[in-house]
Amino acid sequence: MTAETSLPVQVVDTMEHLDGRHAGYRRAHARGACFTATFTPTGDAAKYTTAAHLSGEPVSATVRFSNGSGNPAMPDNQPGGRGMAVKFQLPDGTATDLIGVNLPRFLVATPEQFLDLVRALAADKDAGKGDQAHLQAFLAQNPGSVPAFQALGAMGVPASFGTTGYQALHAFIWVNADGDRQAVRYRWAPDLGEQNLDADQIADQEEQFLIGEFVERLKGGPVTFTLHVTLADPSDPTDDATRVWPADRPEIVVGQLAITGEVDDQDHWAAQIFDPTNVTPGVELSDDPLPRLRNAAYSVSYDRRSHGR
Ligand code: HEM
Repeated sequence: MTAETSLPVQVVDTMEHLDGRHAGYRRAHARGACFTATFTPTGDAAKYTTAAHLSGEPVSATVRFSNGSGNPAMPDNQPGGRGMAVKFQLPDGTATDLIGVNLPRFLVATPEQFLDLVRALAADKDAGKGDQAHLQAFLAQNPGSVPAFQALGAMGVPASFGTTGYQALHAFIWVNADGDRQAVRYRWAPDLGEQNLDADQIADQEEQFLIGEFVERLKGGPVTFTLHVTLADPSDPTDDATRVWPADRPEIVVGQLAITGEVDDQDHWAAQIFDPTNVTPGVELSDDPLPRLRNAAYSVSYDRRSHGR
């Protein structure tokens, strides 16, 4: 690796080192499936943002549920990251993305910390002793990362992709028709409620069950999620996804997503890119440095997987 190698390339190279290189797959959230959906806004966001999908007529959307690992063989019957990426189709023919995971806060605040973290995880894997000496050293140097690792350690195994909450974690800035700006954070709450499997159910479950379970469940009707948005106080940090905002911040219900069936062409949708920086007028990126790293890293991953690497 040369000194010229950019940070996003170093990040993706290290992710490959950690989870293996699986040709044609995303370097994170490798195994997933896409579904059709309709998002119906409540109208309550209209005074805060001009974004067409958040306050106008219902729009169609495509949802990709995934497992967090870059290894597509990673089992579902173990706790771990689960993702929900939503691409809203806008009335003007463009699209905008909203990407969440089942964590209440992110693991790091900065791109450099993310690289240090994946390097620590890769070094622990290389050491092969089953201990986490490098991760522990990272956490000692980066105490802001400890709460997210505690949340990761407390995770259960979700019964379904439809029984987990997903958070977009970064702050985004909503802009209304008067140009007023409001920092927000998004979360999808499953209308089925949060449900994890108990130990017996986990033991009975196949290694990979989440996609099949969801397809079966849809035969009984749509699976829905409610989109909640927290409105920040001006004193709340917008540049640090490891820090949650105080629990008493106001929340609005922005709308409901009804997931109706599998997309007709999984290969077409698997090849798409869902990108947190793909916002639309009425929504801007905040001063959080991670979405820009993600944009660059997702492009590196996309370039490799779309060339069969
Ligand atoms: C800054 C640190 C991060 C890095 C470097 C990173 C890296 C990646 C990469 C390389 C991919 C594969 C992209 C592709 O090939 O299309 C990916 C996918 C994904 N990431 Fe991240 N990620 C980061 C943070 C996050 C955060 C904070 C979230 C949640 C809010 C998240 C959720 C996801 C999801 C759900 C996918 C799958 C998207 C899809 O289904 O297409 N990531 N990530």
